[in-house]
Amino acid sequence: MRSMYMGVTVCVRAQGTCGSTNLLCGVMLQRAFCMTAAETVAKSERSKGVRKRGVDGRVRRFEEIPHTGRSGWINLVKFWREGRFGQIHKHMGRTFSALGPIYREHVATQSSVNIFLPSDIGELFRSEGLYPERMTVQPWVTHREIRHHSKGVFLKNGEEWRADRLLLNKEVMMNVAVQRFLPHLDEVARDFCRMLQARVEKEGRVVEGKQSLTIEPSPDLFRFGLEAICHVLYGERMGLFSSSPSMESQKFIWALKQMLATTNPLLYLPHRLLLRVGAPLWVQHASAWDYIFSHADVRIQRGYQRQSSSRGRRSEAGAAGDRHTGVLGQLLEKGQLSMDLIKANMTELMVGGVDTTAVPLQFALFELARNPEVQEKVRQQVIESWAQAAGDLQKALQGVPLLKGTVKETLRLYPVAITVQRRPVKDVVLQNYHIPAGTMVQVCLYPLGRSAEVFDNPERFDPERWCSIREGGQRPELGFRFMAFGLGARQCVGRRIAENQMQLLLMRVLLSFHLSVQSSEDVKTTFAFLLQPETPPRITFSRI
Ligand code: HEM
Repeated sequence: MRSMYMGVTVCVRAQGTCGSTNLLCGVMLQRAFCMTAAETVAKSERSKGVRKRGVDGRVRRFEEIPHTGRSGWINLVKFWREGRFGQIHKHMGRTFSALGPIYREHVATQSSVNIFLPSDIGELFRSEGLYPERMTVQPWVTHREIRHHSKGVFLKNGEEWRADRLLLNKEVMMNVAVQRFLPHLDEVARDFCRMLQARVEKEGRVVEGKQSLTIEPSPDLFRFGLEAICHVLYGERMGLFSSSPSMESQKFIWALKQMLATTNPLLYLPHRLLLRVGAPLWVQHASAWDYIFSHADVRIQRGYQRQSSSRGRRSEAGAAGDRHTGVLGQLLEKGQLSMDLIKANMTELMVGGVDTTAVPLQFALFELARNPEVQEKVRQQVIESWAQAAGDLQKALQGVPLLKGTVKETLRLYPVAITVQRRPVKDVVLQNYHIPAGTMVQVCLYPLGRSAEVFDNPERFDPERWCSIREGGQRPELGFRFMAFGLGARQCVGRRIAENQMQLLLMRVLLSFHLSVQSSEDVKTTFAFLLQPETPPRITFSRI
């Protein structure tokens, strides 16, 4: 069932091309300027996707934007009672269906204007200014303050942010950096596949003539994420694919999960008060961060010592050392960031670099598994490109637009960060409402990715939609449709690492295994600071 309301069609469930049609969409609702909850809308104004000017042709006032209830605290109680925090991505979809393509929401102390249409996204990003500003994750800032740690690019703003960011871009975003880390990512992807092959051989059984194993790949993918990011950032292998991975790494993965899970409630609660009274929620959050920082500290100290000793050797021998020292080595070598700032930024890169790739990889494997025709098409392209590239990784990746489309399609349906936020630096008009400079505006990625106004057959997992090879199927005039990494100067600084890491892993997996699932039912999703499966999907890996 798909709900059409006011020209806004937002499907809040996806299905594969072979799955049953259980699309759950928003509710048909009536006119309303104000509502107390998305599901209980009384009235709303009928309009098309783009709101028309008011009757007198004027731009409407900010206060006239439909909203979900004036009291932030009443809304907080409702969110809590109805378990909406874990389903906030779907709540957004339902609210757009109910109120139209723009609404205001006030929960506890957080207020935002929410949008999802590409035309509005374009308008917003044209007003982000030289120092784009996101919503601040206040509990993280408080942790830095009480422990006297510096902030990295994720938490900084203004000129300070830009200075760090330009230096980091050189090490992780630019082409020369990509060329540097690509072989290291591939080495980890190859080892992951070898580990999986060995497991399939040992624990699997023959099904339809192929050695097969059905597993939940989630824990292995988290290990892959950590192994890959450590190799890129620190030039260190962690040995996570061995039969006895270190406790330290397992604990790091656990600390990341704990930190992310406790962030969500702390965003809405008075966390400074919780800190003062030593509430368990705050204690868990802070101790998870402490572990994450100490993990980074050990690696940075080691990297620093390695760098110093190799500098000594180099000056003795007069030769350049060619050992891979990772992003850390590059930053230390250049010496443009202080040790404190290196530590802050390396820690943030580590935090940004594990779950964000491990989770979409689960979804990507699941979607490929439940869409066998898509899987086969992507595999054929991978086989051809791999053969032609003759070991040149960059060439191999350039020849697989369908694989790139697979990653984009996965992030369209399962955007790991469900919103991108900006405070415009000048007044803007969105949907004919006046938005004053400095207002927090959120682009809601889950409703965007599942909107029939923006994507043809949004429920279909269709990597080809992103490829120029199939012309006419999409509407090229619509920019601002792929927003999973944000946009502009402040977009995800780990984007190149993440894209290449995911593409290389999928490439290696498709070359070695057929993927299948027993049930093509949708995977239920939950939001705990990142969008993730409620229960990690089980996938059958069959040797090719
Ligand atoms: C599929 C994987 C990933 C997704 C979908 C993702 C998504 C995002 C998004 C939406 C933002 C906010 C961008 C904006 O405001 O415009 C962001 C920022 C950031 N991401 Fe990622 N990310 C991913 C992987 C990574 C990785 C692998 C790293 C580290 C290596 C990383 C580190 C960061 C950092 C440090 C920022 C803050 C950048 C700044 O404010 O300048 N992310 N990411």
